[in-house]
Amino acid sequence: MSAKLTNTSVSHASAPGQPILQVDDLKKHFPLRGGLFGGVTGQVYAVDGVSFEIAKGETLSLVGESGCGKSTVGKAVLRLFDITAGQVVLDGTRIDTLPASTLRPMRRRVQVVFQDPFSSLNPRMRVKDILAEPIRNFGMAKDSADLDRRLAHLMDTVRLPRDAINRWPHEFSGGQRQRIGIARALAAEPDLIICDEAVSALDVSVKAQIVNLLQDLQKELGLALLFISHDLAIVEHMTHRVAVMYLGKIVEVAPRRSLFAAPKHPYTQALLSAVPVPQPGAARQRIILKGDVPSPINPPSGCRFHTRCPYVFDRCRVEEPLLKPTEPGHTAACHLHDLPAAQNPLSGEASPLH
Ligand SMILES: Nc1ncnc2c1ncn2[C@@H]1O[C@H](COP(=O)(O)OP(=O)(O)OP(=O)(O)O)[C@@H](O)[C@H]1O
Repeated sequence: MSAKLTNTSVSHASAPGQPILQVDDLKKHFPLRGGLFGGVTGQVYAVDGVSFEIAKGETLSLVGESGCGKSTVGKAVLRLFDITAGQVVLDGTRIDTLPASTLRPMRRRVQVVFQDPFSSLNPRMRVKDILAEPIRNFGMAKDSADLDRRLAHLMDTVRLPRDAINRWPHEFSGGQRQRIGIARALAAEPDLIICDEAVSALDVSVKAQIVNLLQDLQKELGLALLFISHDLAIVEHMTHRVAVMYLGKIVEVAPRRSLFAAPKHPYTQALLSAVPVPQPGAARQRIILKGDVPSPINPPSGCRFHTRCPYVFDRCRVEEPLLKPTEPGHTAACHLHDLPAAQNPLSGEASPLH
């Protein structure tokens, strides 16, 4: 599919290899109701022109502060609501326009792991029934012996003891519950799993175990992951590429190493500046952004980040920057990159580490 030329997507955030998911100029605006008669008084521009691709077997992390639209992108891909504009294409099939009656195969192929394993597992169902539900719903098992074989295999896959399958969710720790959540997602044999803050609620050591499990599963099963997270320290260790969102837009996309070594958007720089550096003695220069994230009901003109950007100049206030390549595979939406290198504070080859 060719990338449409839109104000925010000069090029797609291209994934190497065959894409399993293509999102093209996605918009989701929620009506804002108020007044005496509860009429529509405005719009929440939650996602406002987002384009990206995920290759088969790839992890793309979607990062940004709370409220920037990450979960809304995930929900749009899951078809949990109708989108306002744009396209969502799964393995060559446009899914945002599919009638509800024909959504079933797509629902099997895209699964989700939510943040909170305590509330996302039905406390009144044994693990066995939680895992059997998607297998039955999607008609995956030939007979009851096949169902049992699949259940045992799922427990092995997420490294839980097989005999735990008859237990209830409350009998497990947070990390174990998240393993059950992952097993439930895997039961449908998906091509893509959306992990929406899937490790955010877990303790640090458990986080690392679940991230390692996801990475192992990705290699073993060739899964693609859309990893939604506000935690860049986690993302740094597990992703192939990163897309940074700010106020409903993607402002930068890059391979992991390139993004963490040399971010090309001032917002990404600020986010990274708060991430601890593993090397002893090294530190990133802390950048404290002024003010709060503006409201998505009335986003700033021009570049949405201009009200908080330390490098703002006149053009930023009136003209929206396009997402353009700064080097192979790395794109950023920032007018600074149109300036001569000597005037661009982000052009240096130097790492932000000092
Ligand atoms: N159903 C809804 N109706 C109205 N506004 C909504 C709805 N869902 C989300 N929003 C708004 O859309 C914006 C983006 O929300 P979203 O949950 O996608 O952000 P996020 O980056 O995932 O943040 P968080 O991690 O806090 O969930 C927010 O301003 C949110 O309040």
